[in-house]
This record gives sequence, C-alpha cells and structure tokens, in this order.
Amino acid sequence: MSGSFQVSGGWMEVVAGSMFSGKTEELLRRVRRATIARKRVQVFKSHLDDRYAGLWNVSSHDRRTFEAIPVDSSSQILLRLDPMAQVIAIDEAQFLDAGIVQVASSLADRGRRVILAGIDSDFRGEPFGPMPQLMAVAEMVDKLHAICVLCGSPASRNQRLIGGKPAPYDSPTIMVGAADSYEARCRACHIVPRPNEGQQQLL
Ligand SMILES: Nc1ncnc2c1ncn2[C@@H]1O[C@H](COP(=O)(O)OP(=O)(O)O)[C@@H](O)[C@H]1O
Ligand SMILES: Cc1cn([C@H]2C[C@H](O)[C@@H](COP(=O)(O)O)O2)c(=O)[nH]c1=O
Ligand SMILES: [Zn+2]
Repeated sequence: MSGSFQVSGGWMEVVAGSMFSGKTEELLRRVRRATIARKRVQVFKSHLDDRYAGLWNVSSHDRRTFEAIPVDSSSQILLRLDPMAQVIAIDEAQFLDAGIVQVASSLADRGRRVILAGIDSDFRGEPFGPMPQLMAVAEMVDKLHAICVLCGSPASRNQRLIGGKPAPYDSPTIMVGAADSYEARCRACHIVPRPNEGQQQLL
C-alpha cells in the first residue's frame, strides 16, 4: 500500500478515507511490519474511541487489536512519548486537536516515522478536524475506500443514520459509533444534510 520512497530521517504518513475503508487495518499492518523490522513502536489513539476492545487498545471493525495509549490531546502524545520510539502510530486522528499537526511534524523533523489514520470527512461530507492539514504536510497519503452498502461502488462518504434516517446537518460532528449509526456510501448514494433543512420544511 505504501510507496517505496526513502527519506533520510523521519517522515509522516497519513491513511485517510471513509469509515470501514480499512484505515485501522492498514495502520496495524504497518505497525506489525515495523515490529518485525525490530523498530521500537508506540501506538496512540484518541481517548474518545472506546469501541470494541476498550480504551487501551486500537481495534479494527474486524476486531484485530493492538495495545495503544489513549490521549485526550495532542500534547499528551509528547508527554507520554517513549524517547526511544522510532515509529509513532496514531489512530482516530480526526478526533485530535489542531496541535496534532505540529506534534506530528516535530516528531518527523526529529527523525521518527509518524503514521496517522483518520476519517477525512464527517457525516456531512465536510473535512474533519485536522485531517486536511495532516494530509497537506505528510510525505505520503493513502486514501482508502469502503464499499457502498447501497450500490457496491467504492465508498468515500459516511452516512450517519439516527433511527434509520439520515442525521440532520446540526447533528453533532463528533458521535462515536460504528455500524449501529453509520454506513459507508459512495458520493451518489450519500444523502447530504443541508443547513436549516428541517426549518425550511416548516416554512
Ligand atoms: N461497507 C464496508 N466496506 C468495506 N469493509 C467493510 C464494510 N463494512 C464493514 N467492513 C469491514 O470493516 C473492515 C475494515 O475495518 P477497519 O480497518 O477498522 O476500518 P476503518 O478503520 O477504516 O473504519 C473491512 O476489512 C471489512 O471486514
Ligand atoms: C462520519 C463520522 C464519524 N464519527 C466517528 C464514528 C467513529 O467512532 C469514528 C470513525 O471510526 P472508524 O475507525 O473510521 O470506523 O468517528 C464522528 O464522530 N463523526 C462523523 O461525522
Ligand atoms: Zn452507492
């Protein structure tokens, strides 16, 4: 999946895409390969992600897990950093604050390989948190796709469903969940909530 480029020192890799597109699986694949290469690896994740295997593990939707340190801010990564770590992996990066861009960049500047995974757009189809900035400054960006549950095309969008209906525009941006409240859809099948949609109907 990743390119064969070689850089001296450190660099940043971003694995982006919709939910269920395989981002966590890819992050864990890269972590496993770094471990086989006898690199010292440290995995972090947003503390908001407490699905599947609890707070101290990263877990894919298929329940593949790896021990991870939950952080509630990007500065906590530096506080919890293993000074000997050569590879730093961060899952659910969309949940982190804007400081993650500087934190990841400084880790790469100091010779570390930094791998970040996160959804690049929210349920509205709009850019999510620090993901655009992370993708801009990374040496390598992989955009993964799930399968649209409606038509089988490659899915780049996330449909949030509440009570089986598309969530309104003013639904909170952050709502942790999985297949209970989200499904992968392609651009054509994604129902984009519009601002004030409900009010317009009342007028
Ligand atoms: N609509 C879907 N399209 C593709 N994979 C899906 C879909 N729904 C569930 N999956 C499962 O989710 C897995 C990806 O899980 P994961 O790596 O945790 O995704 P992500 O981190 O991108 O949300 C796939 O390997 C597949 O088994
Ligand atoms: C679209 C969207 C998603 N979320 C949440 C839902 C999940 O907890 C994560 C994404 O997890 P995954 O590893 O990519 O499956 O983000 C959200 O809070 N807001 C949204 O708009
Ligand atoms: Zn579709």
